[in-house]
Amino acid sequence: MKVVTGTTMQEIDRRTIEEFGVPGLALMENAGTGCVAAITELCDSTGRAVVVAGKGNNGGDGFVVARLLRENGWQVATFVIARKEEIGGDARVNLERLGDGAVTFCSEPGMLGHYVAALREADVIVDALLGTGLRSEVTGVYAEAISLVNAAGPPVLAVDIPSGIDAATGKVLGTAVRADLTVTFALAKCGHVMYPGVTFTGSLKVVDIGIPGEVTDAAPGLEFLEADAIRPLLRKRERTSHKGSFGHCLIIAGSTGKTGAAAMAANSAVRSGAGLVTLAVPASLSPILEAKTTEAMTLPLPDGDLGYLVNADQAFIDNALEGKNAVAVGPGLSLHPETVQLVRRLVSTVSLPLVLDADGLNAVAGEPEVLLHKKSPALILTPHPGEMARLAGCSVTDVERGRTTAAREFAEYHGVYVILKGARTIIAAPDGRLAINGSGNPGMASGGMGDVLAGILVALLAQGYEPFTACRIGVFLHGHAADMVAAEMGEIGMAAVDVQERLPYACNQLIQ
Ligand SMILES: NC(=O)C1=CN([C@@H]2O[C@H](COP(=O)(O)OP(=O)(O)OC[C@H]3O[C@@H](n4cnc5c(N)ncnc54)[C@H](O)[C@@H]3O)[C@@H](O)[C@H]2O)[C@H](O)CC1
Ligand SMILES: [K+]
Repeated sequence: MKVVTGTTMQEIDRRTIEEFGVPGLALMENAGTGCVAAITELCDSTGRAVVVAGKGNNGGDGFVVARLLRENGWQVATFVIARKEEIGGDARVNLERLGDGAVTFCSEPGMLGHYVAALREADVIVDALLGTGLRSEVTGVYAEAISLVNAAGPPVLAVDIPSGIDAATGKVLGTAVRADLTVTFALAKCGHVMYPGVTFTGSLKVVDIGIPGEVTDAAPGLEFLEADAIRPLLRKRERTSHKGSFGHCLIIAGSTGKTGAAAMAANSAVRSGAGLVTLAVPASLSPILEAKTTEAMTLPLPDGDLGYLVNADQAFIDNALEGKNAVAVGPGLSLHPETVQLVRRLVSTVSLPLVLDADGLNAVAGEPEVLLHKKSPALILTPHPGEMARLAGCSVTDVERGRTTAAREFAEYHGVYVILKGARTIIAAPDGRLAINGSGNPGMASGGMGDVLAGILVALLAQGYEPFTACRIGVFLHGHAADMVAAEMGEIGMAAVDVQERLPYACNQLIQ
């Protein structure tokens, strides 16, 4: 599904009202109606509802909810965390429709605290404090209202988005409502599916409020990757297929002490459907890798018996690249200066789809402009936040503060694909396309998971998937396989090889 930022949603609103003549009041009425339908579903009979409203249109939605619930036989108490004169526009119209007597204004600190009993005795609390208009840290009476709502006990329905959650990033701005259910309008927001926002959202319901499809279709957004989004991307196999039909990928990896990374990348490529896999490793380590892999072929590269790749003659590289469809460079490579030089040379000479992972990324981080001279038509980088920070020359905090922006800006500037790993991995294409991955779990926080992903990606590229598709399938499949493992063994002690071995089952579950 497509997810959008709050700013984009407000532009959708504007276009709907100004270009398509749909009154804002109608949108607000439909928004409130959608919330009431969800409340009716949540609570099997009428009862007592408390609406806690802010001064903007999120509050306006809340007033519509209060009026409609009352018309449906509910006892409703509405508390407004603002002064009446602060409320205008469509929200004011609906405040008036509700009638003064039905509303208690609690604009000063401590005032809402006098009504804790009403909050505790409610059958449902409606959070209509802040929506996509949230602009800064929540403090003062709004923060007080949020903590009272969170402490009250009854189920909480958040209007549009839990108050305090940034619709663009999912970050908590100071404090946020923990909702059991969130009813949002027309399109889900990034903040609903990104951490920590997703844990505050509860279950999410997207309701139609009469915004024309051509407006939502035209709006810029990110693709949230779920099984239904990936299923149609996976190609079934022709009965007449043979191993040549599924490409031959080359993985350049490994150094003393890090032979496991090379093996997991190669074995994961096998498990992701590559026709042939060749693993190029430092010659002195080749016997080890011969033992750690079976289906993958190993190719010893000169290492002067050092246990890491040196800046080999181009002839060795050309020979390794011969007949291949895709290349991955990096798992366990090490950062010896000669290896770093080799990686940078590969970036500027390899004209095949190329995955740069782990030490391959760190080799480039010292000189990211080498990416501007890349030869590959499809260069995919797979940084975790620390590697992203080194590549972008900023701090991890900077990266994590705006993951989507960090990935998108780096991808567009350098003309590369960026897979920024983490809870809700971000995928950014050089042309601006963006995706957020919905699979995966904390069991993946262990060594080797990145090597598995690198093997998946290079195998998909070798099979001819276009790069953004390979990124989306690969990242989702990686997390989906890990979810299958977690379902069986839990999230503690899950090993990368467990995920590697579950890849075919995960793929099979999707392709049906
Ligand atoms: N098409 C739609 O999605 C529709 C959405 N609706 C609802 O409208 C809100 C957005 O309304 P808006 O007035 O722009 O802002 P909010 O109500 O979210 O915020 C109110 C107001 O609060 C101020 N504010 C901002 N940050 C803070 C803060 N940290 N602390 C205190 N106050 C803050 C700021 O002045 C805001 O204007 C959307 O979420 C939907 O619920 C329409 O009703 C129907 C169509
Ligand atoms: K809200």
